Amino acid sequence: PDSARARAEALRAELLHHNYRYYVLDDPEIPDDAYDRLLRELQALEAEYPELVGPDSPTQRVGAEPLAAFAEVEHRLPMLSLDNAKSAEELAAFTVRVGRALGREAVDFVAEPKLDGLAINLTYEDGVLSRAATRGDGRRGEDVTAQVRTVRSVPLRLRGADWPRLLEVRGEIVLPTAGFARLNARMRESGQRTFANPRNAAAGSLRQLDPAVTATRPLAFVCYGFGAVEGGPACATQYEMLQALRDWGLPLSPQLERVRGLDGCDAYQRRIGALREQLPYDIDGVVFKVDALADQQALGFVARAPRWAIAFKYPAQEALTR
Ligand SMILES: Cc1ccc2cc(C(N)=O)cc(O)c2n1
Repeated sequence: PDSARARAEALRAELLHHNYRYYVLDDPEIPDDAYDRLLRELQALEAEYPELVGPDSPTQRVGAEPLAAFAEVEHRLPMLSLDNAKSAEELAAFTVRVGRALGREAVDFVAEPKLDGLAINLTYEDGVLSRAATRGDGRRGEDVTAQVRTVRSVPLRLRGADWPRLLEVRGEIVLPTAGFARLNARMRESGQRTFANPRNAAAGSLRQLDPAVTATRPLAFVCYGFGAVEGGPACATQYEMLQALRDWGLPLSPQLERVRGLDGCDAYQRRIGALREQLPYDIDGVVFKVDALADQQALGFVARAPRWAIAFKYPAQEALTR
């Protein structure tokens, strides 16, 4: 029945938009009960016409039966690790090394907080989320697609229209501090072991074989980069690519910035260091990446850590403050 198909398609598009407004922009346009009414209408339609159910349907966030184990999958492009700088001197050495290798004075960097969660790799094919995997050893990780589909800030389908036909998105799944406290309270009440920190809680929530359990955890997703890209607009810089990911509906760090040279990096790490306690989730540093993609290519990698990126680490937070 074409009218049912058309109505289901319209409902899916509308629910996707409101999910984006609420979970990615944190700026809903309609009240929760209006959203729920739309979702229930789609659920009824899909119950009557099961052939209308698609992978991008918001009714399919909590998947079918849990599997007995996690499948292992290979990333199309390896997920990179980061070299660390543990002092202002080491950060200076990184920016000097990069400037010298590129034969330039002031190099532009993309800067962002380093979230302390679980790195994942999302694959979007023709704009639809087809797979999610943990980082694993960088080449192969665990297939956690069913679990990641329950994370509302992960879009099931990309917005806009000029996205690549194949896109790997890398980002961090985190458990925000407020949600972490509520989860541990719930665990205590039900006599279960509490989590030592939000990072363990995020990992434990994702590596749950039953997605219905993952769905009860207040996980968030912030993307920081990309892997394999086939098609889509040509970008010359990391910053442009990240803006394209934002346009396609992926959540980015609100503190993402472009900074210039050592002074820019140093001022940024001081500013975020002062903000650290106010951020809604744990961070263990800030990341600086050379902005121009041609410069990244020229600099290359050592082992699997790029020469064009550095993580500046803060001292571990006082465990007692938690
Ligand atoms: C290349 C790379 C590897 C790991 C990363 C990890 C984070 C992070 N944990 O926020 C941010 C990044 O920009 C990263 N970038």
